Amino acid sequence: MSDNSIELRGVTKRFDNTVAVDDLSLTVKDDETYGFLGPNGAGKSTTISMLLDYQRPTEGTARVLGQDPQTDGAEVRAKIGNLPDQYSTYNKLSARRHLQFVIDTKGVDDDPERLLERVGLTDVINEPAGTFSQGMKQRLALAMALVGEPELLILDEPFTGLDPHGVRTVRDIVQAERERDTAVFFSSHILGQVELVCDRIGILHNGRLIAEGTLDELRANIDADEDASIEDIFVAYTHDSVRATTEGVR
Ligand SMILES: Nc1ncnc2c1ncn2[C@@H]1O[C@H](COP(=O)(O)OP(=O)(O)OP(=O)(O)O)[C@@H](O)[C@H]1O
Repeated sequence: MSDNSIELRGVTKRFDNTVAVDDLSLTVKDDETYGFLGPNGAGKSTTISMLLDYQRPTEGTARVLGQDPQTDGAEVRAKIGNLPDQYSTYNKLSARRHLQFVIDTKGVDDDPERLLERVGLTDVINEPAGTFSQGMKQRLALAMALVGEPELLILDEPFTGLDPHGVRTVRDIVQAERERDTAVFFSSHILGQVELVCDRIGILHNGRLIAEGTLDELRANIDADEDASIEDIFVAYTHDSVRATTEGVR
């Protein structure tokens, strides 16, 4: 059994003339919370879609929970909780029915009410999702990701669209999952939250991993002040990726 939840080796993904992900190698340990950052268009969602075998690498290999998503995709996805970027709900179906669908698909016996309680949606358990606000849909999608006590949570922009209560709820859930030794891999532009929950951070820019480490390591690599914020660090790395790459700041 591998000690790593995610192992990417030399992964490249091309779309016609666009190199969305460029020779990406990255490891996430099985008890680690890893923040995957990068400017718009950096390649984060494309990377996540390859972990789930929704898209396939042009080159390189991915292993997730010790398995190859290309050959064992269904098995791998059954062990993962995934919050996709911009989840679309089925407008006529209730929150309960959404959860029951995932519970049945995964073949587990979780209680929908308990899951909705975790994301603060028990009051609307029988309401159709079409009546939900964007933030409520996001909470529902997160509850769906938690079905079956996944070994790995992959969250694409989990904080987006949430009010401060929702942001805190997501953060509490990430922390609770971490205490359960679940690996968490998430992308986010909400850097303050990343700083609060992540063990390590990777910064992707133009498809390349230009920096990786703890926040202190990222600060040290660019000789940033001790009190430099995560936003300062992110901007310093990504405003000029060529410099960061050639100076070997990883
Ligand atoms: N299906 C596709 N066909 C062509 N190009 C694509 C496709 N999917 C993504 N791309 C391109 O790949 C690059 C990476 O996109 P991706 O969505 O992975 O970035 P991202 O880091 O998730 O961005 P954001 O933070 O804006 O969500 C972009 O240049 C995008 O236009």
